[in-house]
Amino acid sequence: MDEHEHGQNPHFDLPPNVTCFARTENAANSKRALYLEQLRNRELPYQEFRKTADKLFNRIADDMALQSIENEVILTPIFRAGLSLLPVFMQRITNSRLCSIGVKRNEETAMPEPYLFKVPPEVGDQAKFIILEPMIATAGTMCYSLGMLKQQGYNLNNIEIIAIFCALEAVNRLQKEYPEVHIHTEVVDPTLDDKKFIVPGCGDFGDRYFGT
Ligand SMILES: O=P(O)(O)OC[C@H]1O[C@H](OP(=O)(O)OP(=O)(O)O)[C@H](O)[C@@H]1O
Ligand SMILES: O=c1cc[nH]c(=O)[nH]1
Repeated sequence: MDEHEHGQNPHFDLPPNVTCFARTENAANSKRALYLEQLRNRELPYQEFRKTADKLFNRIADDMALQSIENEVILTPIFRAGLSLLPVFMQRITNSRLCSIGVKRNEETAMPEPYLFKVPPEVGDQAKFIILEPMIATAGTMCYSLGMLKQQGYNLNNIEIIAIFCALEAVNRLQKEYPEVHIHTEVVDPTLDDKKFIVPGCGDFGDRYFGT
């Protein structure tokens, strides 16, 4: 049986700024790993995909020490797929505020095409940005987003990413270009296909979650 069916990774090394749940001891027989594997099933209808993704997000939030974050939190979903994670995290961090980043990946070239960037007013120096983005494939979208935050003068050390599926290529690129930024992901998959989709991945997360 393929290793991915158990939510495990092949044994490539990961950069130090990545925490990958599938590689932790807790992954064995965990609900998180089970939900992740269910999301890989392309036959799952969108209602089930959404339900399963929401259960996974709740488990992730349960396992993070969100209540103990002392800094102001700016939740930063990357539209559109990142919006799927927003309700769970907003419910848990009730005084968080929203930074909106809109980027559409060009379907032919896979290059990021930004259309929205809006930070709330008067963000303090110590504010923690939590970027919500289920899929990091080439990392083009993420590098654009981090570049915008850096350009606005925000401290990269105060930025964390919550992802679900990352490609190895993406985490290596992020380590090179933004080593200060920590990535929490459920899994790191080994490759991209010729359309720059994560393999094995789960297909188009946004389309599957929103039923489009
Ligand atoms: O790492 P990258 O190669 O940049 O790819 C990842 C991006 O692609 C997807 O978004 P997409 O633009 O397809 O839009 P969606 O969120 O509306 O589905 C995904 O949600 C990421 O934002
Ligand atoms: O595999 C991928 C790559 C980009 N966006 C997705 O939704 N899935």
